[in-house]
Amino acid sequence: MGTFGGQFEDFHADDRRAEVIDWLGGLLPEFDLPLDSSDEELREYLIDGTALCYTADKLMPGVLEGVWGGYASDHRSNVKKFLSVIAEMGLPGFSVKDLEEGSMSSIVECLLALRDNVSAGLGENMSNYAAKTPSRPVAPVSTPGRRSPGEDRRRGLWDAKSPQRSPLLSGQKANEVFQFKRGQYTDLPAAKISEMIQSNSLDNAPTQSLLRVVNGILDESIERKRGEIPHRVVYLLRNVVQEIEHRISIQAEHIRNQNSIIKTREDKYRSKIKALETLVNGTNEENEMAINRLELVKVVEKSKIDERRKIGEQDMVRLMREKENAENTVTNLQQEIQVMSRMFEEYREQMEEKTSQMEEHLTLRAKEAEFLLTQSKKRVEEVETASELQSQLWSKKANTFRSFMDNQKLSIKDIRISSQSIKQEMFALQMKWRDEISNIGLDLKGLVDAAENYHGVLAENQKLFNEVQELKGNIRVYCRVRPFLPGQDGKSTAVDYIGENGEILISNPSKQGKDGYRMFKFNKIFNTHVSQAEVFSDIQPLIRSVLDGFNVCIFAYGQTGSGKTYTMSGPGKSKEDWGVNYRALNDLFDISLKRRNTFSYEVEVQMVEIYNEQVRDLLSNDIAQKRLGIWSTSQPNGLVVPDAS
Ligand SMILES: Nc1ncnc2c1ncn2[C@@H]1O[C@H](COP(=O)(O)OP(=O)(O)OP(=O)(O)O)[C@@H](O)[C@H]1O
Repeated sequence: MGTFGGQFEDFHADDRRAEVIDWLGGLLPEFDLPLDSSDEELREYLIDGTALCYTADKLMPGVLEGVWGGYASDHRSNVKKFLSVIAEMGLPGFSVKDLEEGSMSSIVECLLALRDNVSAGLGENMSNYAAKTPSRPVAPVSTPGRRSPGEDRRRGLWDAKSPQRSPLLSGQKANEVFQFKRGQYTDLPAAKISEMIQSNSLDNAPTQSLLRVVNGILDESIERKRGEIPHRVVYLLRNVVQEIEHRISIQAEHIRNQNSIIKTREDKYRSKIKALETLVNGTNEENEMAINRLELVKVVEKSKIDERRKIGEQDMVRLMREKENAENTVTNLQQEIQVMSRMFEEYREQMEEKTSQMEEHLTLRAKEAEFLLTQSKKRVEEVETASELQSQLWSKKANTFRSFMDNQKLSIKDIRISSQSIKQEMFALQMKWRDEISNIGLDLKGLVDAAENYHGVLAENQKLFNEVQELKGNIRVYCRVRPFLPGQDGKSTAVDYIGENGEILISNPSKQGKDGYRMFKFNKIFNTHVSQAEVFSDIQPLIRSVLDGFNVCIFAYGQTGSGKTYTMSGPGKSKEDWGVNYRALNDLFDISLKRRNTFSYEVEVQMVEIYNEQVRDLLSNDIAQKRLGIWSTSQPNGLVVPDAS
């Protein structure tokens, strides 16, 4: 399938060929090739060179004069003659070989260049060429007078065979006729003018020359002002003008023909362009699809190739590694083999050495064994002798043992009898123990009964205990005397005497006589040396009565620094320093722990301070605590601080 450019070139070549065929058809009567003839058909027509020579001769009569004495039978020499004319005109030629078997485009272009050259010059060049070559006698034609433009076209631009053209005035002479200077036309003799008119010099003259003639005659007539032009000059003028008109009409006809050809070609081109556009559109779509498919295939193939390449590379790397490993393994194995063989050699040598040593050793051992064998034989003999003696000894011993056994059997009999008596004794003991155990059971039962009555007894005890407390007094007042603090003068004590039954005599140095002493009586006086534990031991029974449902209140009273905090809380955290509060709680927890199988107690503690008639919660972390109130309840002795922690 050719390209668009190739197709266009083909169309162009066809058109150019058709142009040549059309032109030759108009120029040569025997040329009857159809316009759509092929290169080969045109080649066949032109190959003998005669058509080419006829064309040149028709366009430029006499141009082949001198070099062309008639159409040669040798086609190559005809073609060469034509080519020599073309070369002389300076037009592009062609090679004979091209005409014989090569491309026809150079021949077509040569002929079209000849046509264009001739049309542009309207015969000027041709006349020049014709003038350079001697005129050739031509055969007369049957049709005399002026030709019609159509006839001219069919017969060629210039009919060299016209009877009116004198061969005498052709060429150099005709040229001379149109080279007069100004003022010469009116003075031309009549004979000269008629010779000019009758000859073919008008036909052969270039159009420029003809126009110069007309202008010259008109200028001369204007210069003379009389307007009188000789009749013969007028005749010449009319002929010249006729010739010019004739040429113009030929040109017009030629242009019309060219136009119609161009229009036909244009239509043809348009249809061809449409066909090509359709073809191109179809091709474009197909091309697009094909390109897309190709791209897809390219991508897939590329990815496959990449994948295969990658796998190949990985295989290569793996194989290289395996190869390296294998080589390493082989090297290792070779080294191991070498080491092993070395070791084996050493081992073999050692073994050989050991074998020889062993052989020696075995020889020695064999000798020793032989020696020992003889020795042992001797020993066996000795042992046999000794064993005989031993067996005799054993038989003696066996007899002794038998007698011993008999004695033993007798003893066992005695033991059996004594064990019988022991058994009887054991039985009697068992009976005795059984009685005792049953007695213990009875005792235990009594104990269980006593335990069952324990709570009752306990309650009775408590009742009695509380009664004792009550007898001691529901309100008891103790006095504790604080020792002097470091730095205080111990001699200035006011305590004069402390009695056994709670009496204390206080002296007042500011008063004299009887008023200087005062006796106070308490339930008990604790002197300065009395410990915290001793103070608590007197309070403890009161606290325990709480567990039996009694309300107890213990408080310390005294002036500042007299030892209230010391007595109630204690000076430190050690157990000895504990005051009444700690000891009371500790005692309550101890008792509740001991009685946990019997009773369950709940202990709650509140700690408040009453200072300046304000109650403060000592267990609260809240600094800005609200004011606490002391409330009396309906319960006996009930005073509570409900908002305290
Ligand atoms: N029995 C005692 N033995 C030794 N030192 C004591 C004794 N009683 C009190 N003190 C000491 O006396 C000082 C005053 O005691 P404490 O602070 O208990 O007095 P207070 O009555 O609570 O005073 P306040 O009313 O100002 O709080 C403390 O240094 C304390 O250690």
